[in-house]
Amino acid sequence: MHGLDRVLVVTAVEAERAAVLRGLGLDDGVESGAGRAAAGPLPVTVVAGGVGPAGAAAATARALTRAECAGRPFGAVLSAGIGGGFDGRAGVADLVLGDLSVAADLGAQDGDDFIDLDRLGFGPARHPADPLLLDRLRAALPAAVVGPVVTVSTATGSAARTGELRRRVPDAAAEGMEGFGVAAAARAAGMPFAELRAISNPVGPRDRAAWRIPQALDTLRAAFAALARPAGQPAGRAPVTRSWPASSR
Ligand SMILES: O=C(O)c1cccc(C(=O)CC[C@H]2O[C@@H](n3cnc4c(=O)[nH]cnc43)[C@H](O)[C@@H]2O)c1
Repeated sequence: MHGLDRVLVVTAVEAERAAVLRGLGLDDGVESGAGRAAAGPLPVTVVAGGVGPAGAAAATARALTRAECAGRPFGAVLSAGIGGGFDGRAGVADLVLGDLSVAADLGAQDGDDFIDLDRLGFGPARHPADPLLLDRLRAALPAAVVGPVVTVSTATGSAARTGELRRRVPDAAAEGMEGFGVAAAARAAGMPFAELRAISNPVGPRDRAAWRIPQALDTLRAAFAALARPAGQPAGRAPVTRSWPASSR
């Protein structure tokens, strides 16, 4: 069925990439030149493209183009990593499945008013997740919080900024720095896209001591383990080795 024969997963950093690979039960892979890529028994490639939307978009576009030139195009793209959670929507170690990836600080400031790409006429500022891909991810990850994920170039570190983002995207569940970039590259290539964020910290005043990166990485690992498991199979059994997400077949 459309989109899920070969999946490109784009993380920001190596620790996230390693967590995804652990979840999928894949061995570490080979140098790809655009971050490190892994291809194993599952039709999945995992690339660490760097922090921020520009690096993420560049790494995604490169991986998609290389695959297309090799005659093995991807069928779907996932942006995956740790992220901040908005109070009341997602807490530390929760998993957020983005139904919308929003460029929340890309635009123009006019006094107190933020004008996003859509209002400037340079849109889109929001990339919705592919509905079929989202359905499959929801089915495999029933505990995930589903909602918009905002992409920012500067991680939020104050109550005032948190309030601004809430006004821009009232139902935002999570904040990250790559999703919109990955989404833009996927959309340019006509690929189904979705975003997953494992929550490492609350969005709010900067409190580095409150970040729980190991827990978030374990949430990320568990999410990809669930995606690799056939529908109905409980955790703890051997991962499937033929298709991914397993629930799609
Ligand atoms: O503030 C620091 O000292 C600091 C140290 C290490 C890393 C950071 C980051 O901002 C990591 C950004 C990285 O992680 C994702 N992420 C995680 N939490 C958030 C967040 O609350 N807001 C935005 N991005 C977040 C992000 O996608 C990057 O890949 C800071």
